[in-house]
Amino acid sequence: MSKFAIEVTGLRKKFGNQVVLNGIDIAVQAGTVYALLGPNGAGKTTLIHILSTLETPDEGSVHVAGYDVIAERNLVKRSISLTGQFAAVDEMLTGEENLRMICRLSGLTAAESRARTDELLKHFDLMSAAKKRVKTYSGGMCRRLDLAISLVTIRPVLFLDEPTTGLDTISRRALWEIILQLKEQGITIFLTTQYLEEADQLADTIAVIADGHVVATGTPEELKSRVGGEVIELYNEKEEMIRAISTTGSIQDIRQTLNDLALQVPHETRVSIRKPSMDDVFLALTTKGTKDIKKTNETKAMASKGSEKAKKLEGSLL
Ligand SMILES: Nc1ncnc2c1ncn2[C@@H]1O[C@H](COP(=O)(O)OP(=O)(O)OP(=O)(O)O)[C@@H](O)[C@H]1O
Repeated sequence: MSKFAIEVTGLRKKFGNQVVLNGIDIAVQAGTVYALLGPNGAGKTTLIHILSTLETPDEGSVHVAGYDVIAERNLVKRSISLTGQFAAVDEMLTGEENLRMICRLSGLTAAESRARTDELLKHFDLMSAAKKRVKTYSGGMCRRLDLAISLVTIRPVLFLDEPTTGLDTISRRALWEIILQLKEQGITIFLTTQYLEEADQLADTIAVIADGHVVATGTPEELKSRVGGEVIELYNEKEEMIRAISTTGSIQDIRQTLNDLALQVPHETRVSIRKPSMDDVFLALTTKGTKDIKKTNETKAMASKGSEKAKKLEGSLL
């Protein structure tokens, strides 16, 4: 495989008259985790479906593991694993039976299937639930089994479409551990997520798509530094955040902002100053966010004049 496990140039896709992907360029280095972020309906699943040969592109060049997704579809299919948004498990079978079935369907002998099933059950912490029907599993167990199934045969590229949606924090973190272990084994992981912290924690590179285009690409740190500055957060007596205001980060700007706020908020209000988070990045880069950030700046300008309208606008940002 070349340096890039996934290479996409000029990808366009529309459904009827709706243009979903309008010239996407992506290059994913082999052995890294690449996270795709975007608002609902931005085309994340469509892109994963094209990369995994479930949909065909209208225009552009798409290579996965060095193979063309149209001309060399079967070679691509043999190079990838995919875990979709909905668990692809048979709920009436046990976890062990599900895994054995997929092992056999993948061409392993009965003995090899037993061994691989045991290995995966152990690795995904499902030994104690192995003989229970999947319909009794929790969401986290189901996701782990789903991931185990997609890893029956180790393939160089793994696609995960919202792997942790709906999981509680502990299950989510357990899955992050597994994903990082897979990366250590040299597998390239391409994932979509709605959780910005997930992208922040896992990804070597993040791409944000909006309106059919990649609007930003970079490491989590690069994207955060692009938003720049510092965010001032105000907390009330109950430790609830009541306002978040972006600043340039300069002493003058922070002092001016705090002076203005001191005139507006109760004296017991507490202040915290932090670096921008992935949430701030996401808001700044997507259409809705651009307006919000603009609103923040307008708000600050008005707030310095003590305007009532400014106070209302600031409130609406939370
Ligand atoms: N097979 C299809 N036929 C027609 N329209 C489709 C099809 N698949 C997706 N779409 C439309 O394409 C757009 C992008 O959908 P997609 O599922 O790729 O977005 P997404 O970014 O994954 O969204 P979400 O975050 O909500 O999962 C949506 O408007 C969707 O309705």
